[in-house]
Amino acid sequence: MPLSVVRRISFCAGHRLLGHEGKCAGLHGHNYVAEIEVTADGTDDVGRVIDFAEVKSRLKGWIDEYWDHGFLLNRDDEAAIAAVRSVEPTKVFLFPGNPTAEKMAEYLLEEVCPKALAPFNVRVDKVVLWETPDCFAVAAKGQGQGARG
Ligand SMILES: Nc1nc2c(c(=O)[nH]1)N=C([C@H](O)[C@H](O)COP(=O)(O)OP(=O)(O)OP(=O)(O)O)CN2
Repeated sequence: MPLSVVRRISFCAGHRLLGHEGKCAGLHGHNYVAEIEVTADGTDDVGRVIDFAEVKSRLKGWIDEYWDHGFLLNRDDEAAIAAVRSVEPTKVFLFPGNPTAEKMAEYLLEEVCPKALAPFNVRVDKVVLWETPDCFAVAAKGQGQGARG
């Protein structure tokens, strides 16, 4: 039977949304929370899908290194990239598109989780990314593709 565990990872980062019609076109930041759902078709001898500490060290480790206290910027956003890089110390993560909650959740699901958890016999089918206490996005496998892909 499939069993899942969820690890919550908090971090803060700055960003802006290129082309946004309102205030999110300006540089600003959020206290994000990522919820990573890890699934396996059973447990190990100890009764775990995976140890919570492994999820923390591998995924919080990646987020701490690349996103936490950094700026997530659209790789086409030359002005913001130059502005942030003009201030030392600087930490910039270039994103393939706008760093919306949806795209950040998708990036964790598709790019980060499979590599970070590769040594374990588990899969990540769902990532929830909270941008504010009231707004979150969900990236999940096994659900129909929307018209915009
Ligand atoms: N579908 C999405 N919509 C928006 C995203 C996003 O990632 N996905 N992001 C933003 C901005 O980053 C913005 O900071 C959050 O928007 P907003 O809801 O306006 O923020 P608040 O709730 O803090 O606004 P208040 O006016 O202070 O209540 C925009 N949209």
